[in-house]
Amino acid sequence: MIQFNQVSKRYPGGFEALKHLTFRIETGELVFLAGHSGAGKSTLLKLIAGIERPSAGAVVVNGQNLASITRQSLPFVRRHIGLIFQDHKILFDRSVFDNVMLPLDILGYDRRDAGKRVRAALDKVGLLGREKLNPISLSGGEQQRLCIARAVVHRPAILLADEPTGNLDRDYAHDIMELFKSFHQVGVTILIAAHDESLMADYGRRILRLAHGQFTQ
Ligand SMILES: Nc1ncnc2c1ncn2[C@@H]1O[C@H](COP(=O)(O)OP(=O)(O)OP(=O)(O)O)[C@@H](O)[C@H]1O
Repeated sequence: MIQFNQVSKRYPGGFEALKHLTFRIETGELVFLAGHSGAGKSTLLKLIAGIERPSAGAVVVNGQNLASITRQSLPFVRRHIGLIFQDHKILFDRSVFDNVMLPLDILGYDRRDAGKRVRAALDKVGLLGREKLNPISLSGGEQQRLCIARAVVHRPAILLADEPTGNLDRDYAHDIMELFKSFHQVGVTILIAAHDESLMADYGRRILRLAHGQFTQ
């Protein structure tokens, strides 16, 4: 469960990116987050992931108020979260396989068990045959699949995706959405941020709409 109670975020320099947001996402829900460029979508996702802290209000993720937990406890919260960033953050100095292995290395998984998980995640996104390649040789859509594999390899309970279909054509975007649906079907809580609402309309899910840091209808 994700709950925001009167959450505001003011960045150093004074800009208020989010203003008094209150909402709740139930465990296992798939929800969209819409809004213009600069509306505050990425900021909201970063608050859930504990990458940014709220300036006011409570951000509660799986029963823990992130505003009050210690820096040392944050890794335990992040263990349950998978993140797909807008700018991919792919490492081009290593293979597709090693990119997906990275979160498991950080979390201290046993290497053999981790290898099985990496292959399972790559299989899920249709990239198993490409595990030895450098990601530079993947298409944009395949790179996005790589990011999804890396985000789900540790089987998080919550998946946060920032513009996951941003640069993809419509057919490919639908394929990516089908992947998210398959994670949703096995109980993962999913929040997908995008500025383009046309794709969201096809999925009949709840849409949270942000404009200038506040919810609109
Ligand atoms: N680290 C930061 N320091 C100062 N201002 C920031 C910072 N990060 C974001 N902002 C500002 O906060 C506002 C919201 O940014 P955010 O990235 O959350 O919006 P967004 O809806 O995700 O937009 P986009 O779709 O373009 O990524 C913007 O005006 C942005 O310039």
